[in-house]
Amino acid sequence: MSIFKDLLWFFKQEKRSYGIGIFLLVLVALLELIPPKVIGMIIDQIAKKGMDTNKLVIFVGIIFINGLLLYYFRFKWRTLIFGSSLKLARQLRNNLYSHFSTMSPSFYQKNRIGDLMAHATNDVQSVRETAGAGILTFVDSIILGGSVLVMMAVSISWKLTLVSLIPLPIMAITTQYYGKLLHQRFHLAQESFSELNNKVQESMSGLKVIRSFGQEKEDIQAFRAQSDIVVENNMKVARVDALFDPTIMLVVSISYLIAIVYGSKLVVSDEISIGGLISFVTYLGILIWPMLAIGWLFNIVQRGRASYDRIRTLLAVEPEIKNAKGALEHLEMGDIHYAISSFKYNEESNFELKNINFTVKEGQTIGIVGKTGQGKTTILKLLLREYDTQNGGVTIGYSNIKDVTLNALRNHIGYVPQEHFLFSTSVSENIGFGKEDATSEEIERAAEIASIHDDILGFLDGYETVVGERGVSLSGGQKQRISIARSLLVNPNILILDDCLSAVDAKTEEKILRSLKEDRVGKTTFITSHRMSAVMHSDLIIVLDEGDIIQKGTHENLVNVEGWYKEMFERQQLEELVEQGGM
Ligand SMILES: Nc1ncnc2c1ncn2[C@@H]1O[C@H](COP(=O)(O)OP(=O)(O)OP(=O)(O)O)[C@@H](O)[C@H]1O
Repeated sequence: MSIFKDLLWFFKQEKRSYGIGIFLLVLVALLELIPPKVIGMIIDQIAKKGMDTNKLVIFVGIIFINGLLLYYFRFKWRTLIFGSSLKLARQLRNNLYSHFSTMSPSFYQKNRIGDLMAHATNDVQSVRETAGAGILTFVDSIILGGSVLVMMAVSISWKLTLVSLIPLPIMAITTQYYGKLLHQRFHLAQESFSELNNKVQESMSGLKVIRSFGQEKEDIQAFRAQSDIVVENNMKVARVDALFDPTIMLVVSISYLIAIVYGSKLVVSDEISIGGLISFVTYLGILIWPMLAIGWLFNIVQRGRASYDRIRTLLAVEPEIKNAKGALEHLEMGDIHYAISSFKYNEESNFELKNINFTVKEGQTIGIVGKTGQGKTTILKLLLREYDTQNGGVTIGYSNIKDVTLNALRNHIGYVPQEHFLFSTSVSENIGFGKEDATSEEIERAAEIASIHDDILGFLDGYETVVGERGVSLSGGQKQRISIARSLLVNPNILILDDCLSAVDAKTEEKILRSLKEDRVGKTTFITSHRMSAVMHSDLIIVLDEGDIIQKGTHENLVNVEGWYKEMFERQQLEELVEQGGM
């Protein structure tokens, strides 16, 4: 029951609804005690031949009014308690979502999206049930069950009550055992559901790859296998679930039997009246629900416990990158200075950046080149503070980037990643994403600089064309250019183009770079690329090899010395010539 203690913060927050709701639940429990008593009195009056019309009208009137009150109070507590539990679900979902959005990339390497979605749906649902049906079963099993027992013992016969309830401990022991079993099985069922979610998420996003490799059949089979595991695990839960009610009914039936046999003996020996025995048996009937409620309560609480623990564990994960204490809200732009003696993603990582020292003056363009996997993107991730450096750091103007808030830092940066992402909305909304009040002229201008304006005009609905799964399919190069336009629109002080021109042809690349140069006068730009043509006009070029800067300088410097840059530049020029010659 510790889950109720853990949810106390919520019950306090919703104290009015829960206070009135529980009060009404108690009232309902007490009102439910009246009809059996009245029925017993009617029977006794009939047995004594003392019943007349007046008395009958009064008895029936009491039962009728009681019924109406029960009707209204039951409706009211349901809306109050179940209604509040929906608010808990909303709050947990919102907390999870906000928390997920503050997490660093490493969190998403450890946790899969499907898993996280399962937490935000199934687990939240189980906790909601605890705050709704859990409270109902808790109050009903204690208040209704307790008051029926008191009524049976005090107003009819404590002897008959004690004897009839002999089978109760059997129920307590078995339901507790079932509860434990349920906890384990429920955990497994939730895990397999998470796996299924992961499978769906991965297959849907990798559908093109699956199709191109002709793996649809295998994928469907893998899905079915996982789906079978989910069913199997849920069947195991259902089997334990299904044991609760029959066990309770069996116990109650034995109680009935004892009550009738022993109760008849008490009637014969005149210790209780015949009306008393009938009231007693009716009370036993009412007792079925509180007993079922105890079973349910165990069940709901076990699920709620497991789910709430999982949600809490997730919420307790601290973002690896967060604002330092007293971090400044404002960052003054200036030169960007890298002074990193070493950086590793983690202890196990073989890759290491070493002695990364260079300065980009405000307004300059820097090109970072090198073979694949040499650390180009890593250098950019450190500027964005996706990861923090352990030895050395990056300063902008006079501030170390760790001394300002993440917001203050990232507000200066426009990042076009290698893996571009477009939302399933219109082209214009995709470009305008970072600037709420962007005018259509501004959007079009950004698109022109990114050399995508003409393509967009060729789409069926122009700038209103919906892209993504529900809309038009774009080429890799078009997506890249829309991503570039999105970043250009916010006119950031620092623009990062992370190998994002790889899917456009050399001519378009040249056009984009020329427009960029005009547009970004006085602003800093980072360009990483495999193509020397993308960086040759930069003010500074660095060449990376296995995390080390092996060459540094301008294009003119670098093409005049023997080295990787010169070799690659000449080779790529030759390739271009061959391509043009071949056309
Ligand atoms: N999150 C990460 N955790 C651990 N290692 C990583 C992580 N991201 C990248 N690496 C490793 O760091 C090295 C440098 O990667 P990085 O992406 O910086 O290279 P790159 O030069 O940008 O390559 P490419 O040109 O292919 O984009 C690679 O060996 C890569 O495997």
